Amino acid sequence: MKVDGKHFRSIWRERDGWSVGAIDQRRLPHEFVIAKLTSCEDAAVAIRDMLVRGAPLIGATAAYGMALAMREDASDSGLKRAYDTLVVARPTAINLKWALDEMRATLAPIDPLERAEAAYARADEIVEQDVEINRGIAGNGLKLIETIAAKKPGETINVLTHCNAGWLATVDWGTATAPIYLAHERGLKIHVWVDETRPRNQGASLTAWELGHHGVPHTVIPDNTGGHLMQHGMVDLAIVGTDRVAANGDVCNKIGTYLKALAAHDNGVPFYVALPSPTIDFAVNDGIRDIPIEQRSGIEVTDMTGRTADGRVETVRIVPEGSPVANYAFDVTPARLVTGLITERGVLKPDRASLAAAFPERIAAGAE
Ligand SMILES: CSC[C@H]1O[C@H](OP(=O)(O)O)[C@H](O)[C@@H]1O
Repeated sequence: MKVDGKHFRSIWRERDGWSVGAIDQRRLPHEFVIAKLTSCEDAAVAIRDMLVRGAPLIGATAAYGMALAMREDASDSGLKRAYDTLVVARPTAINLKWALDEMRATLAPIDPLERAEAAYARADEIVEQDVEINRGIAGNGLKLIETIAAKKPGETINVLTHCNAGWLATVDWGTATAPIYLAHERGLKIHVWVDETRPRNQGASLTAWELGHHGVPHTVIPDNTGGHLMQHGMVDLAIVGTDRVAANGDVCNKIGTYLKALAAHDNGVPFYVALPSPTIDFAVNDGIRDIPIEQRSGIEVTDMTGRTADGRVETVRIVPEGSPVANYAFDVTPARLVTGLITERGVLKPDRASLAAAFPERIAAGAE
């Protein structure tokens, strides 16, 4: 989407035809820095250290990581080494394994001499597919926003979102933000309540940054505010992203999503989850029991980074030395709290039958 009027994607193949450019999301919102990935290891570290993050973007980065790997060593052992290096970079977003399985299915059967070119071609396809899918999510989500707008003509539609499921979490458009961007571009009066999303503050640092640069009205709120807003009729609907949807419709997303879903359910606020079909995992039948929840370094809880009054970017400690911390990066919202799943093929009920009917091809993948 736009950054100071110029269109950007979150990741791209550079003009040299082989290296990969990506926005270093660890530096936002204070610095706009472009990173250059030139090896499979660079791609793995970028995912692990969250230079890039967001389920679809993690998948796209892994796809280019495989292409970078094939430049280095296109042998069968090189292919296996690249897959094994990338697949463990982060455990929760299923898009990582989905992308790597897609790349391996393309590369394993062909001559190693052809693998590098084929890898870049398939990675480019995955990138373009993500953009097209998100455009589909935008259109299907827009219908929900328009339905609400028709009931309150002339008034602003207030959407709450958690973490960053914006264009920075994908290649472009985002998932949860895709309907928001489209509604804004169609002239609907829309405003976004942006959960700051502790501890990494993807909402405050990334969602607010991208909405602001695209001109979408928004307000950053502490994570604990959403329930109050919902109690007072200040939220028309919630739209969040997801890192993995189980076959039973359970939704894994950034920590804190479950609490927002509970507040929405208690106040009759529609709670939607936007996702591209690669995020569906038919191999998991019970999300709460079986989706692996990443635990990240406690430093993300004890320390905060920001800009000082004189413009320096500094990191400070906010937790007493010696106080233990826990940093669960995701939680799982049970399907019963989800109003609907906004996908590229329509808005679905959060259940196996609806997911299977819309995406039969994902069932086969889940059975592998
Ligand atoms: C469109 S997927 C976005 C999803 O990914 C985020 O996690 P992280 O920033 O740790 O990669 C968060 O769960 C978002 O909802």
